[in-house]
Amino acid sequence: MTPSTDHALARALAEQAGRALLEVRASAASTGLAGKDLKDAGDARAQEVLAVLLAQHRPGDAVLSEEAADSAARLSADRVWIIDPLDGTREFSEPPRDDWAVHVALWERGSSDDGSLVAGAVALPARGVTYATDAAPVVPAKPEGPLRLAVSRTRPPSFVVALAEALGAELVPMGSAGVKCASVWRGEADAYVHGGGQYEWDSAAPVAVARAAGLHTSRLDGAPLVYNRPDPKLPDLVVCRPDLATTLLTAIAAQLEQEVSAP
Ligand SMILES: Nc1ncnc2c1ncn2[C@@H]1O[C@H](COP(=O)(O)O)[C@@H](OP(=O)(O)O)[C@H]1O
Ligand SMILES: [Mg+2]
Repeated sequence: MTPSTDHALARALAEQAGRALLEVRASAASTGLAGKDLKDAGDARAQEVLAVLLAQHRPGDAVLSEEAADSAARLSADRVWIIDPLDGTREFSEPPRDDWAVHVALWERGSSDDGSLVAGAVALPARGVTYATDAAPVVPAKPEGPLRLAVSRTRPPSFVVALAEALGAELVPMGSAGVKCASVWRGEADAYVHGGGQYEWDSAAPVAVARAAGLHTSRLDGAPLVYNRPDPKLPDLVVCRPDLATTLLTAIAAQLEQEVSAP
């Protein structure tokens, strides 16, 4: 059965790739597949599932995937699926870690703008949950206590320790951009701050869901996140509670300023 909307299709695709990834992990446990081989097996299997389903359900749409050759055709296409078949590949290869995700987003060209993300889904298969733009998450109220900043556990931005100090915040390291965005809409962190490198597929689906949930999303300097650019590098982002955005962006600007002026 074909899902009736792009939102529902994004959700179904992310869930199906997630099930395939759980199977890869389960069979790895019995075959001894580990490390880079397990990462490669996961990337390849999830890419295969998503490619087959997109070709079946949306044959006219273009695709930008971390795991497939890029094509200039997407730059003139009206609709482009931006997918990360396995985000948090490192954590996927470290069972029983559960901080990895499947990202499926749809970018659509507007009649008068640069285009925007119009649907998205983030599956967290090892946690048995999928978030999508068809049922935007409801962000709980911030609990008492210091701000919590979700950051990469392996490649946090250079300035985050100083940023946390300046804000009196705690750092919450975890894998996967999708999982970190989910930690914000689940109320487990107040912001996700990243800098130093990333690609459109790392953030497109999480940003689509975060926006649907009413969260602030931008580059570190507050500029908008723009997708389906010729160069898919999109090296930094901030996702946070909307009432925190001005404070956080001001504090980040101060840190970046210090980095620039440091000898
Ligand atoms: N400095 C950097 N350069 C390039 N990609 C980066 C990066 N830091 C994080 N990423 C990518 O962003 C995703 C989330 O990273 P992290 O878990 O460290 O927060 C990962 O995607 P993949 O797992 O799809 O490769 C990772 O490769
Ligand atoms: Mg990724």
